[in-house]
Amino acid sequence: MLKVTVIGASGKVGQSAAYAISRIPSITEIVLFGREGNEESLDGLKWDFTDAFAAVGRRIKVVSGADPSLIRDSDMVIITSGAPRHTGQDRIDLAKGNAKIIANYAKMVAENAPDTILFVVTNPVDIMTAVALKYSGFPPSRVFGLGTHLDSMRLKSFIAQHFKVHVSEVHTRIIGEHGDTMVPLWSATTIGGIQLKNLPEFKTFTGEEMIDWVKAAGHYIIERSGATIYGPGEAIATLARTVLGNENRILSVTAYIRCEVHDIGDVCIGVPAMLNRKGVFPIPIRISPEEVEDFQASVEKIRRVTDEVFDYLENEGF
Ligand SMILES: NC(=O)c1ccc[n+]([C@@H]2O[C@H](COP(=O)([O-])OP(=O)(O)OC[C@H]3O[C@@H](n4cnc5c(N)ncnc54)[C@H](O)[C@@H]3O)[C@@H](O)[C@H]2O)c1
Ligand SMILES: O=C(O)C[C@H](O)C(=O)O
Repeated sequence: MLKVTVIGASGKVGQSAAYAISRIPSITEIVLFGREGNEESLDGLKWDFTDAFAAVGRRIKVVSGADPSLIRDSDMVIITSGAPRHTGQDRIDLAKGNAKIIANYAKMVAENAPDTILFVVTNPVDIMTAVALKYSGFPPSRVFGLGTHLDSMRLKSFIAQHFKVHVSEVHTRIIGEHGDTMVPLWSATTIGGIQLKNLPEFKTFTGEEMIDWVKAAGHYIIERSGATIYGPGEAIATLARTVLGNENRILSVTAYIRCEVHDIGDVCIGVPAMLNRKGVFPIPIRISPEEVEDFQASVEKIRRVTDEVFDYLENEGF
């Protein structure tokens, strides 16, 4: 008996996430939430979902609207509201504009669903997670972002293709910014438990090229089809299922770290974290010296922009 609210459900990612989440068996109620003025389109979406659930024989309550009381008692609130980037833009370019939206929604969530787990998708996701953490006043374990989970899945898929194995055999992760300074953890990458360098296909493996592809993936898709929709939707549903299903899996999400990665901390950024019904808990890791150096650079970039955004919000009266 679980209730999940998607804020920004009239948007492309909000819609696909809400639909992907509806396949989690324990979810019994979904709230399609949006800003005032969007009630009609959210109502249309509600009835479309209702038809879909009837077609697959699924009993699930769908509610829609813009009234904050709708989100009460949500077990999880997912925020996807905000501007997406367009061709030629960096995710960071969205920071100040989207920060206002996230700060307002974080306060609204804290007032109406004080015990919920808050899951941020809006870009730039690492900075928006920091904004949500600050303005909700929630403990760090109950605020997290999609982070480098989608990037890690993109890398996993490229590695699986190169080594000609099922994607589930590949264990890899990317940490750091969901953006240009992301850091692949080759030291933690294996196929079926075997280090890549011990496999014959390693001779023709070009890790750096793959990472360039992962970094460019969002931009590539946006340029061609307008938006990334189904990749994020499924990635969001996986994280929601992992948390709400108390699965204790270790996935790469944006979380507030204190000192878990070689004593680097006090920032919201992509790191491996344990996900369960209580929320998100970064796990202490040791990585190679080169990876530490790259992670430190990523942290410095995210810290700098986060500080700029916090100053901006304060000047704007938040
Ligand atoms: N973290 C990730 O991996 C990831 C993946 C995909 C998309 N995103 C981000 O998710 C966000 C949404 O993307 P999309 O493709 O669904 O965009 P979209 O334009 O289709 O939808 C935007 C949604 O935000 C709402 N919105 C816009 N301005 C608002 C405001 N001022 N106040 C309240 N609501 C407002 C709209 O009503 C709509 O529901 C973007 O920031 C995008 O970059 C993140
Ligand atoms: O690239 C984007 O702007 C959307 C999202 O962050 C993605 O990686 O798909």
